[in-house]
Amino acid sequence: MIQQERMTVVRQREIAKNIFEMTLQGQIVQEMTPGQFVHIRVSNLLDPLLRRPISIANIDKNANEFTIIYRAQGKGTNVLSQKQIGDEVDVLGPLGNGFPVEAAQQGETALLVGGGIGVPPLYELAKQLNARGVRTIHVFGFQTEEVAFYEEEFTKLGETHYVTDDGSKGFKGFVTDLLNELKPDFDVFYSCGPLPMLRALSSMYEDKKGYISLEERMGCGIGACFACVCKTQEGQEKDYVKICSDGPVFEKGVVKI
Ligand SMILES: Cc1cc2nc3c(=O)[nH]c(=O)nc-3n(C[C@H](O)[C@H](O)[C@H](O)COP(=O)(O)OP(=O)(O)OC[C@H]3O[C@@H](n4cnc5c(N)ncnc54)[C@H](O)[C@@H]3O)c2cc1C
Ligand code: FES
Repeated sequence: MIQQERMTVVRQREIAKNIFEMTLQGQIVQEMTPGQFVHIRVSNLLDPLLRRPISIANIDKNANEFTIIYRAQGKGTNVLSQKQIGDEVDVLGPLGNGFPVEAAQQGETALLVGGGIGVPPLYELAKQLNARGVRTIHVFGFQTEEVAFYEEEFTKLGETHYVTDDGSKGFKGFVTDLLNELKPDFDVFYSCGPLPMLRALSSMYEDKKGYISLEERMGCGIGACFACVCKTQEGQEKDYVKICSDGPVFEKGVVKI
């Protein structure tokens, strides 16, 4: 059930250039699943008024804590990056439909492909897949080494490859270039990142089961304002879907990207 809660900041640190990891504590955590997101009101002031959608990166139900990883780039996320331990943040969530962990069975292999700030939701997913006995292969692309994060965390869970545009970390090029070389053997893929990457993956692995998460612009986050409407591919049940409430995760081939 979607709830609104004033959650408490229990940790906040910069983990790469302008990339922050923030952990919040509150009851909403009990309802969270990987691939869902929260909508955060970063300030009690009128400006910035609109909430910011951020993915759930890590869930710790025992401690009632969850973690987000975000890039401080605009007004809202910069205000968020100034929060101190003990501050309260107005959180609406958990929102949307996340990644179907049950799409991968025990003993199978899942390929997780992320680009930039699309990598965070894949962390909780990788944890939950591993807990089900699913092997995970991680392939993540970043612009440069200085904005890359969580290598140690992902490496603990499975085979991990980093790709950068300029070659400052790992393979030089796009994630799809490395995938063409690696030719990984897998049963299902899960991905989150820029649209061109999701598009390329969907056609590259046309014959595979796959799920993509779309991080498009949003308004209300709860299906009421139509700001996030997207056309579907021909032959689908509905002509349009709302990314916030029907997604953000869709099976490959459903949304026109
Ligand atoms: C489902 C979902 C999950 C996301 N998860 C993450 C995450 O885990 N980490 C992360 O860093 N970013 C994530 N984003 C993108 C993040 O929401 C935007 O970068 C952020 O809202 C920009 O706010 P700002 O204050 O920095 O920029 P501003 O320029 O001040 O924002 C102005 C307005 O534009 C909207 N906006 C601007 N860029 C985007 C964008 N790319 N997507 C959606 N709205 C945008 C903001 O919501 C705000 O209303 C996610 C987006 C969606 C839809
Ligand atoms: S953001 Fe309002 S309907 Fe999706």
